[in-house]
Amino acid sequence: MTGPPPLHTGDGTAPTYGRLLLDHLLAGTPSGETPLTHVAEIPAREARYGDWPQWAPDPLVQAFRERGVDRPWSHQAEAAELAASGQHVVVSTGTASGKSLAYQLPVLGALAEDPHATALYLSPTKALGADQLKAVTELTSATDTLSTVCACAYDGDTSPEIRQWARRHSRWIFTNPDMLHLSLLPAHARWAHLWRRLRYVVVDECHAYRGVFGSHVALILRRVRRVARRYGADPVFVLASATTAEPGAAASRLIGAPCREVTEDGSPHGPRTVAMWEPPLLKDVTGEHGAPVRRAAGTEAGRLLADLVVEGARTLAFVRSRHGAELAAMGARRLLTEVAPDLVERVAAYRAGYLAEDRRELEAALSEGRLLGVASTNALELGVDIAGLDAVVVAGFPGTVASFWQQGGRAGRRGQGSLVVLVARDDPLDTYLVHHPQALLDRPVEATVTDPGNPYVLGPQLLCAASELPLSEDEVDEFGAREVLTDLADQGLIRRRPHGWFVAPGVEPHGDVEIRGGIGHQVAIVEADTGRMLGTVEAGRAPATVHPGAVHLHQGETFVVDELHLEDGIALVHAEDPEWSTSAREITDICCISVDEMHDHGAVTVASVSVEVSHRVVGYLRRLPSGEVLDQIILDMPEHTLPTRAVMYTIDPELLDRIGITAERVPGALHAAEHAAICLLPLVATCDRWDIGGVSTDLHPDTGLPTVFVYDGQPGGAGFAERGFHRIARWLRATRDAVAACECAAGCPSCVYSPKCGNGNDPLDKAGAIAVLGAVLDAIEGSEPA
Ligand SMILES: Nc1ncnc2c1ncn2[C@@H]1O[C@H](COP(=O)(O)OP(=O)(O)OP(=O)(O)O)[C@@H](O)[C@H]1O
Repeated sequence: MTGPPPLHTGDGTAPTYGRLLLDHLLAGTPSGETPLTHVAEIPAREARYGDWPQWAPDPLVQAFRERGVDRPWSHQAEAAELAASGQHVVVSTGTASGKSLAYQLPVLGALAEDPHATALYLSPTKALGADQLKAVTELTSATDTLSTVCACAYDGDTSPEIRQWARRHSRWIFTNPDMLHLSLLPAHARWAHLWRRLRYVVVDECHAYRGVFGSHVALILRRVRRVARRYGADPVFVLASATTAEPGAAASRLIGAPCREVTEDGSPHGPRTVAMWEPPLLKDVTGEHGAPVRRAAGTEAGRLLADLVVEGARTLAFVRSRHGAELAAMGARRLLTEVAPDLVERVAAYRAGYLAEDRRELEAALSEGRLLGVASTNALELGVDIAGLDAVVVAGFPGTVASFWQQGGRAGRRGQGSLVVLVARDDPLDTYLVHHPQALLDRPVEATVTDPGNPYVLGPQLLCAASELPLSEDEVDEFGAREVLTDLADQGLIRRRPHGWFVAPGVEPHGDVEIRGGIGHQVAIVEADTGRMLGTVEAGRAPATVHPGAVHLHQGETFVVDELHLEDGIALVHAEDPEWSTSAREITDICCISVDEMHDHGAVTVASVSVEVSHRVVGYLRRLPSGEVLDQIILDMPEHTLPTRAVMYTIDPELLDRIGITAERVPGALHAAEHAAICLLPLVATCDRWDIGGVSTDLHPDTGLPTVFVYDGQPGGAGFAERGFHRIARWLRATRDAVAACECAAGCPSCVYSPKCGNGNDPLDKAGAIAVLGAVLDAIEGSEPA
């Protein structure tokens, strides 16, 4: 073992508590293993305060004081003042930095000042909305002037009686984009009291609105502004976001109006030690084509959890799946049985769905110290109020830098030192991050990507808007929907009348728009025994994700698909938790429809293109958690076509020849470069690798050249590929570095193997990929420095 990196301390004298915990983990590491790739110390930060605004009613200030808030932190005061002056504002600061107060203050101030004023609160999950409602109700019931606020939840679980009561009496409705879309907007006349005096719209955790879901929400918020306007109101939007790059620009895109940003975090935190951890390669296990595999991140997290619990550190481990969370907790308990049997009962897995009671019990058990260690799925990520932890283990990069900090930010009781460990999964992006920690630690968090102009989102949303209130010509332009409107009119769905655009009789668009499920025809996933509907998947993705035999994860629970009926839009499943996961094998073809933007770099061309991707699923692989492939099963599924957007590059064959990539190596080199690029795209666009796909070929019929495409997996595109096009140099440089840094000889899941490869990871040429990516970068950077 090479020994830990040099000791850093928070104050220059004694090691911080986080560093002591890390040293303890290193001491428990089996000899011969060197998992620690980097350690960073984030120094403590002192609190910076603002003043209570002049306009804040005394009883409200008093209520905050009674809850331990003597003075607002600077960012809270700044955001509240901006909102109260009528400006839309987004507050984008760290986990547990008191973003709630930043919106509670102006909203409750306005509701106290005007007894008829109303407000809306939106959250991406019901659980978060319930927590926030509870906090607001505590404040209003402690303040006489706010007793008429009657804050109330309005979501799928609200009973008809409460709904009726809420419509009449509540001045602050806590809801979500789904209910806005399906109920408050289409039935706006029944909510006239809310719309008429709507002063504020709070959009909590707004970074969660990304990709196609984000595009839907962006258009729903435009519909909100439009309906409010019709009732004479012009609400101010207050948005809360995890730290992201350009939060003001993202928030402005989301609400469709200029939005100020507040990013200087005035809340205090103790010194934090952040460690990057890479589990070792396993000696006796190999994966596809005999490639080496690493110890699973969940298993490693279990060991770290046990070690931290032995030290008395309150620890939360985030694991990607429920199965993984259970394995991690079980692993920790097994280790504790040997070394500290009295601690076994103080480690648990968090396995429930999203029930508020379960979360509260867990919060209480952890904060009271009854539990010392919990392994949880990401279900706990959003909004849970556990801030008193000593250590957080993040098993597998959670997909975005924002999520990583949201999870890691849970560590640190006010003022005390804490430890955050990122355990890499066997995957190129994780491998890259633990070897290039500056990409995670020093870079601003990625910007949230939404594309409200996607015609597949805009069309149905425009119909919804028109059915709520006829559209004026100005509004059509405001939505940027001239072209889409013409299409809808051609299809007879919308008609021009003297007073604007009206939907055709009989058109009821709302129910057909799946704001979370994506676009177009949906397949319902139903548990056959109970009839319980688990969710939906887009028809286009169904053959690859819910084919017979597919293992389907739903909120951490595992099911196996028995039947898929595409015409009827239904997939039948049963609860079963086999030890393997499945991944479809498919044949993919891509065809360029138009070139939207192109950069010529001599032997290399890069373009943003509209494409049509056709898929046919031909079978699937069953794979053990270790990465080992059990077998391949043949399927015969119909072909499906996806119109979408892609980023592509072509390379002159002469250049390939010059860098030593002979003709027979080209397919493997491009294929490997494509796989790795897909995994690294989340570094420049807030997407998951499952949101995107790729195709590579040594001779594409549309370009006549060796070509690599990376495309958005949603009809019409989601903005991810486009971001890749605009950041191509940074993206491909990270891709090349990730592949080059991997210690395997000829490719493995940490660099060029993909768990969802339609071609069974064949052919793949790792060295070829490094050479190709290098040549492409030289060409791009030679003619246009990044
Ligand atoms: N000015 C303040 N002074 C002292 N404590 C505060 C102040 N503002 C908020 N708090 C406390 O900080 C904690 C975190 O607040 P809150 O949950 O609003 O943070 P958040 O930024 O919304 O968290 P998340 O990142 O989970 O969304 C709460 O317990 C709250 O009472």
